[in-house]
Amino acid sequence: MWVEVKDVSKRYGNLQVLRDFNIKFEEKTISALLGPSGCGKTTLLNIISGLEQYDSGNIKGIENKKFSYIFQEDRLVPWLSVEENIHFVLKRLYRNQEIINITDKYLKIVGLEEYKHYYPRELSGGMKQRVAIARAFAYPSDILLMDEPFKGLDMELKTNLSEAFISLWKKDKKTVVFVTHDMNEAMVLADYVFILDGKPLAIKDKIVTED
Ligand SMILES: Nc1ncnc2c1ncn2[C@@H]1O[C@H](COP(=O)(O)OP(=O)(O)OP(=O)(O)O)[C@@H](O)[C@H]1O
Repeated sequence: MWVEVKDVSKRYGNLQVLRDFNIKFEEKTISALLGPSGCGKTTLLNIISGLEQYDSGNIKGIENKKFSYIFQEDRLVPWLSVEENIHFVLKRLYRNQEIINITDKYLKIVGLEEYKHYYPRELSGGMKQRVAIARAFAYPSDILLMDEPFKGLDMELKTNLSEAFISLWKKDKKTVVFVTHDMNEAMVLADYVFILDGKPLAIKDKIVTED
């Protein structure tokens, strides 16, 4: 199965961001999108997730699929603690004890079990991003979209988070599409790296990385 963007067009006023754009993502693989600022990467993720309407074309392979989306900023609920932020997305899916167990499991993997009673304002940027990653994996999604999830973090934290991400992904292989401006990060994390260009969005190159 593939997630397939087929002949999709999208314009904002006079700006044609996508024109008959095509891209395919293989199920249970990790794809990175790299390209200049403003070329349309976020627009593409928003269209795939259903957050943004498009003018024509279609998206295949997303019927009955559940999405997780990690945005550039963490989007935690400020008045909920770390664990409550994760409970929140699970509450309609599982029984109480299961929710607690799943939450604890994912917080442990990202190294935040001791912070589960903290509130987002009491966490650093990197810690908040780790909560967002734990929440995205705790939710039983098929497709995970991430928009520069490690942006603005120092090298050490980036490495730690990348490792946490890979260990989560190996346990639960979602179809992942993520945006980055960091070629090294793309090569380390992704199976496929798409080099994009804009006005309108186009694929310049597709790199298959080695494991
Ligand atoms: N809601 C909107 N209304 C009008 N124009 C928009 C809107 N959203 C995005 N755009 C324009 O569409 C183009 C693509 O934006 P997008 O955010 O998808 O780029 P990007 O590749 O993700 O950029 P960056 O790497 O800087 O995050 C930009 O020129 C932007 O100004």
